[in-house]
Amino acid sequence: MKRTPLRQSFVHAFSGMWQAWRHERNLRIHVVVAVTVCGLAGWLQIPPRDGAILVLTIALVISAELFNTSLEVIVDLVSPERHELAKTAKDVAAAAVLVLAIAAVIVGLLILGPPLYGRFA
Ligand SMILES: Nc1ncnc2c1ncn2[C@@H]1O[C@H](COP(=O)(O)OP(=O)(O)OP(=O)(O)O)[C@@H](O)[C@H]1O
Repeated sequence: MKRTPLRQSFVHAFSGMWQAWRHERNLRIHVVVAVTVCGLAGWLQIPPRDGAILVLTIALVISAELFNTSLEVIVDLVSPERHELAKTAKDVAAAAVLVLAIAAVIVGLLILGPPLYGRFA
């Protein structure tokens, strides 16, 4: 099997991110929310461990969105016409992102909620 040089692998990965960013509105929304959450976390000076949980949660949601995008592209490639299985594949992948997004909102509220309340109460 031919080996791709490490630097080239990074180029491919960043190219994938750029393509997903250009074509996926949901990914752009996730990134904007993630940047806002990170700014809020910095302003609230949350403990490093809470920050690590936030970073991990954000990474999970964005990774899921990237996998979802990849799956959509594969489905469109193998099934350009409408098909019940294509619908199931895309809907289930979208459900996976939704589960993580809901979990991320809960994590965000649990971590940022109390210090945010403390600032304004
Ligand atoms: N080939 C297909 N056959 C049947 N249904 C399809 C097909 N392609 C898409 N769909 C249906 O349309 C929905 C939206 O598909 P689309 O490819 O437009 O994804 P999208 O709008 O980019 O989704 P997301 O918001 O998750 O990124 C799918 O979840 C599925 O229900």
